[in-house]
Amino acid sequence: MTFSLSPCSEWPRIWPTLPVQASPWTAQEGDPHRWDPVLAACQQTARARGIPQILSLSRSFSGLDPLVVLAQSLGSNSGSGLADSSYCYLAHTARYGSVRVLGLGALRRVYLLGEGRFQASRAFLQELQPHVHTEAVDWGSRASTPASGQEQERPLCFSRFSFNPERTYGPAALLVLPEWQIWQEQGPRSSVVAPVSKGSRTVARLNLEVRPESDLAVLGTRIHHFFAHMSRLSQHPLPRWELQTPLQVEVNREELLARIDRALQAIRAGSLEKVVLAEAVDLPLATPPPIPTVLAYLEQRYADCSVFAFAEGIGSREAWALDTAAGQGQPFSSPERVFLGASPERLLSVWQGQIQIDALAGSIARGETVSQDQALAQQLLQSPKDRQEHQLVVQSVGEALRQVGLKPHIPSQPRLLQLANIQHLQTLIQAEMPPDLHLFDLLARLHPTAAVGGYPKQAAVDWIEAAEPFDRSGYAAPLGWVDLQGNGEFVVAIRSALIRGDRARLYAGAGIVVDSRPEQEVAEIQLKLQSLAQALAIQSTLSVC
Ligand SMILES: C=C(O[C@@H]1C=C(C(=O)O)C=C[C@H]1O)C(=O)O
Repeated sequence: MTFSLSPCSEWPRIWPTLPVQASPWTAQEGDPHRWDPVLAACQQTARARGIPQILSLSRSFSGLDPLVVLAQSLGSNSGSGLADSSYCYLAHTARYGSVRVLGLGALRRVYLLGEGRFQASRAFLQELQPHVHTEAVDWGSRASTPASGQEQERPLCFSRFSFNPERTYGPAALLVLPEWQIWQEQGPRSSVVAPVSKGSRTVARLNLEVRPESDLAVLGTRIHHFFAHMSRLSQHPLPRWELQTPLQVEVNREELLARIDRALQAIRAGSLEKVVLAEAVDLPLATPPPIPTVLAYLEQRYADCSVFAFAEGIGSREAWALDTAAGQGQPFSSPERVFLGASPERLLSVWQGQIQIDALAGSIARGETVSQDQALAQQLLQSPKDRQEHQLVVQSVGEALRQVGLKPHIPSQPRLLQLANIQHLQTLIQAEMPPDLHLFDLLARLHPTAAVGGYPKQAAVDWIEAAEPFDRSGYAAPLGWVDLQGNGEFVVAIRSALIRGDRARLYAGAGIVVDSRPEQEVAEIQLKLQSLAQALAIQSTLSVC
């Protein structure tokens, strides 16, 4: 994908580039007793405070790929040492600098219900923070204080929300502090099919609970096994794939057209300016898709999107309780239940006091030839209907930021964002983050933006709730990670699918404004869904187990 009218070099890179500093696995690291002093200190704190502490140890590796770690963990039951099979993955590739993060297992996990979910998420982090102790164990010797500002030194919590806090199956929010965290940062553009380039740096992190009564020898051995395992995996190649012919996705045209018509009536009657309609399609798959390979494919095909996956593992009693309460036959925590996708829309990034938000709306197909593509791009940039649809998103984000006293910088014209299958209008909105505001406070204000809800916000959300014949669940909701200081990255989880074994539910939508043409909106939704179906038809050609 290219920014034909707005080169990506103009985009600010908010993540600092790190030098490659990986060391080989040394004999000294092979000694499990080397962890005794740090474990003992942590246990002393646990005893003094009467509460388990979390020790978070990191080490850098060259050539270690997060998707290799994921593929290996999913493919083997032997000796990963993880207590549960949940995982979270978020990769930004070309557009924001390449950062790919994987969390495996759940050392702490919280499910939240209802309207107060963002505040409760903030409270969860604040409660956790004083009990997490970080140690960088790189370069053969231990550095007891992590260098500040190096993001790989930070343990992250992964989080996903439902679109609607009340009317949803499953939790309104889920936060996970993983047991394992793999952070990889690369130079600007890279192919994830090729082996990880020399310029990449990966930091593997182990989060470990140290209780007043823990057996420190057992914990020392676990640490040793983790880093030795990572060292072995850094030699593995990435999954490769073969494209299979996907099933044809069939939307319920008549129902969708009727819904668009009702939306247009509401807009003409003046109760709404914009509403985003979505469709969910259930698709049987030939085989359960190889998730790490699907993610690798999505990263390559949609290099300017954020590729994500969130899988709730087995073993959570809260999840069971929620399932039972919702009257669902299947456990919510079924290991096959994976929510994944490739979203072009970054909802919120907060890094060292800087806020970045993508306003994205207004779409047109890609052309078959260069000249046709350019003609379509011009048509989109000059389309009053798409400009209005886009402007409402910019306006709603601007209003949300001003409501909390921020002064957003908003460019006067949108740019063109060209993805492999579609092109959009896009505006990057920036602001400074005041110290008393938390990322979750902003998410509460922003979600849902007019890109996935509508305008005015509450009227659109109510209209969707009354009209949409399915639960959006995590579709079009915030998904991302946050560190204990409140820096983080969240995307809007659109163009997504919920997979359970060999069944998938695919979600996509389109914004409706007064000049929308119903047939075109249906075609746009169909195109987005078909692209997802293609990704799920991937077959692995190389096993990494
Ligand atoms: C709602 C979705 O996308 C949104 C709708 C768009 C549009 O209608 O032009 C464009 C980008 C997103 O704001 C989706 O892809 O599911």
